[in-house]
Amino acid sequence: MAVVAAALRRCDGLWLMYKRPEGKQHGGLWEFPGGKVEQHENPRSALIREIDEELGLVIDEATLAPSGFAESAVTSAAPQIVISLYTASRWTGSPVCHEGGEYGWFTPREIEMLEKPPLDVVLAHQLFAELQN
Ligand SMILES: Nc1nc2c([nH]c(=O)n2[C@@H]2O[C@H](COP(=O)(O)OP(=O)(O)OP(=O)(O)O)[C@@H](O)[C@H]2O)c(=O)[nH]1
Repeated sequence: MAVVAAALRRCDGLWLMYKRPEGKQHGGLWEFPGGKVEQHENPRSALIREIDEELGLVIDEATLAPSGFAESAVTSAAPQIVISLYTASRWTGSPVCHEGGEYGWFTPREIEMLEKPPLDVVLAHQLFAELQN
């Protein structure tokens, strides 16, 4: 399953993380917001749709840049997923959690400390390591 996620960077340098609603897979954990790419959809438009549905933000597609990739372990019993992470620096609207859950703005150091699904640990590491270079 192909999943796309966004690392939204505010101009003050903080990043948005989304806490999944309880009851969903990985409920209560903090992730980069996004969701599954539907059939016949390209990854960038899937990401723009998901962020609008989930948070009511319309990302400026021109600012999307690929910045991370993670895949589930082949040995995992859970459905296999591949996540592509894109950074985004411009959007319209203010976040509202339309599908439950909550959001927050964090420093990279704070994101490191949040409880996250395993693939987000990898994505956060790639994102912030890349930014330091
Ligand atoms: N969106 C998102 N999903 C992630 C991340 N990391 C991670 O393991 N996942 C997993 O990837 C899958 C994507 O599911 P989702 O629930 O966000 O997607 P969706 O909105 O299209 O699903 P739904 O419409 O069935 O609720 C879930 O199993 C989720 O736990 C992440 O950073 N962002």
